[in-house]
Amino acid sequence: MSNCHHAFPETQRRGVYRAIHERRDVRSQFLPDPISPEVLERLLQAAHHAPSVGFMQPWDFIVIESREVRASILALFEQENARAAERFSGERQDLYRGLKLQGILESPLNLCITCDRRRGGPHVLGRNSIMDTDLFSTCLAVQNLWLAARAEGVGVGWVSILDPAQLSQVLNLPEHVYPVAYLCLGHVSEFLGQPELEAKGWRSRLSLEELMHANSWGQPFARAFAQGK
Ligand SMILES: Cc1cc2c(cc1C)N(C[C@H](O)[C@H](O)[C@H](O)COP(=O)(O)O)c1[nH]c(=O)[nH]c(=O)c1N2
Repeated sequence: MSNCHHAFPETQRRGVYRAIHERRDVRSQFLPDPISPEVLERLLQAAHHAPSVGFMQPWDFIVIESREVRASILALFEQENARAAERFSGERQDLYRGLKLQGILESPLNLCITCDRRRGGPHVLGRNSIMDTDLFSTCLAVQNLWLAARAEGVGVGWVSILDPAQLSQVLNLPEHVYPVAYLCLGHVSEFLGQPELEAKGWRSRLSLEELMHANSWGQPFARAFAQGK
């Protein structure tokens, strides 16, 4: 029971944490069933309610259903993925080549969330020192959509093994619009209990304790906390 009267009721709080902990990056479990327009609208509204620097709302949503366009993007992925595999060697390369890293055609819908770097004019409140805050804002829209999708039972997979210039060309993006996230969306046969990369032995979750620092970099938080610093 929370002692803060602004907190959500217990069951709703659990729902928020459940979406966070059970959200997955989906590549292998997509079903072909379409996403209803109502669900898609709710997901896009969730994305559109993300925080943004100076309330810039720099995002646009390109909904891609065309199999032809998706096939073009898959070709871009294949090209980049072959190059990516070359960065690893030996067993690691074999493992990499065995990973499924996109569900572009298996998912019924692809979505590109872009960032219009000119939106709001040349002076956006809060975007004077760190110019990439527009990109950061767009990532938050992605995360909002990803969490809402989990609550709706819809899987999302982020495909970043794409050359942004080539992707922009296929999607006909103007020069000032950057393709932040290329996403695959669809209903799923299951949500895995852990990241697929972890299940396949690529990498495990780090422990939170190792990542917490007290006051400055390198001062382990747990020890400093125990010593009352
Ligand atoms: C910016 C960015 C870019 C990518 C990803 C994520 C993010 C945040 N992820 C998904 C990533 O592998 C996944 O989030 C982690 O492995 C953790 O798994 P869960 O998301 O918790 O299931 C991802 N996955 C994939 O199969 N192909 C890809 O190209 C990418 N690219």
